[in-house]
Amino acid sequence: MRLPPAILGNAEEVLREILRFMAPADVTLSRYFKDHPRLGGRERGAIAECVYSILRNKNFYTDFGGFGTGTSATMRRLVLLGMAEAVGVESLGGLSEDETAFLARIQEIDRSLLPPKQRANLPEWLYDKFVAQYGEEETLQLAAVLNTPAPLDLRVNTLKTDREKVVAELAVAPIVAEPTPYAPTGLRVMKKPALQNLPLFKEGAIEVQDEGSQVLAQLLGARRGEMVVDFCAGAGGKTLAIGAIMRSTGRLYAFDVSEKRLTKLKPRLARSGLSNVHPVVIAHERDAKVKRLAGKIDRVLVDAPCSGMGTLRRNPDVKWRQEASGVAELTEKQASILDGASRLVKFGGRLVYATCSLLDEENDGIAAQFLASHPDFELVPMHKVLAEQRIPLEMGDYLKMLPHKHGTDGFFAAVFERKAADKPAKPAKADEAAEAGDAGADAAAE
Ligand SMILES: C[S@@+](CC[C@H](N)C(=O)[O-])C[C@H]1O[C@@H](n2cnc3c(N)ncnc32)[C@H](O)[C@@H]1O
Repeated sequence: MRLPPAILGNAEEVLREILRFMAPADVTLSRYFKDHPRLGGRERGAIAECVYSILRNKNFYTDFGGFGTGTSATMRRLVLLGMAEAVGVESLGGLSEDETAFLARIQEIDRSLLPPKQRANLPEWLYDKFVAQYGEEETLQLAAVLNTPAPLDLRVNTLKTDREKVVAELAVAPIVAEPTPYAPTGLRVMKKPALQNLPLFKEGAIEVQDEGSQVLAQLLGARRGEMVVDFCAGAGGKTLAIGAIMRSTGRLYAFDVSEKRLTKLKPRLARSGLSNVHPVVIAHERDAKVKRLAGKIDRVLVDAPCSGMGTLRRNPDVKWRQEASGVAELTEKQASILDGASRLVKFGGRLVYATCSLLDEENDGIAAQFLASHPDFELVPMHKVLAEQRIPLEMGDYLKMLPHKHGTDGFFAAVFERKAADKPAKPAKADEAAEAGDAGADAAAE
């Protein structure tokens, strides 16, 4: 069935706003749909896919669409190209003869014959960084995958159920889900069904989480009864996974500077059935709430704010919103957060530094700098950690999950251990530390 021609106008309207790059594309889209309640589910899906397709292919479309910028004819043509890619030309109604001919002309272009830079559909600064790091051939493989939509990955909450039961229950919906190769409680769904109304989702048996993110949570190796900090918890994707690994025992602090993000964790927490998670808003990485726990924590995860270049399959606008100078600023922040968080780790404890970036300067660079300036920490080679966690991935010193190799978003992780002191500090039991130091932190979280 053809889509109503009017949705091309809707797509133009929202695209105009998104291309100002003042806010994340998904936020602008949600607000637009809220303001236009008459748009049905199919129309919304088509508009969103159209916008994402334009963001993925912007260089190609603007180089070959034969237009300048800013005019309404330009927006119309961009939307035609995006819609044709997203839903197919045959689903579009109300096109003029010229427009149909324009689409046919663009579709005839064999993109594999284009120069590499044009084929990659990346901003020049990012293309150059990728080529310097991965070489041209691998950059093109990486870019091709980054410019396609991601599958939907789920994490099964083992406090409530197991993977086999979820597969069977999803099949009734009917939703086909397959076990992910690396994350032991992950499932991959190739289509994008609405999950929010499924009992499995409402009851907290499943959460949406990329397989790579699930692997990161596992690298922390958290155990029952331990004191653990998720230093940059955000809306708690990894917090929830770590809490389940700890079987809802011990104490798991979810720190973040963003109250708004931590607020989003709360309904997820309620669904999950976890009772060991304590969200705490901190002002910065040297906050007194952090200092009070210095040297008392068994395991600390730093899922640092980063350029997000590993998530371009889901957030294609990020590549146009980020700049090389922004990445340089981020590296300073990353080093400072890692240093602040490292003070929490007790002797013999574990520190994991992670990003969803594909850029060495945010990854290996930060890890090397940390090791050089923190002689009380040593690197635990990633192959050792993966063997310990029984994750069938081959890595060297660091974890580098790559979309074109592993089918996940791009992720990096380095694992450090604080060397044991000659005189180890008295181990802090979860409850003792809670009473002694962090009552204020809990109060701030409420
Ligand atoms: C990559 S996101 C975290 C995603 C989250 N761990 C998850 O799995 O869903 C990085 C987070 O770091 C937070 N952040 C930024 N600066 C921080 C700081 N100085 N201390 C703690 N968190 C910080 C941001 O608010 C953001 O939520």
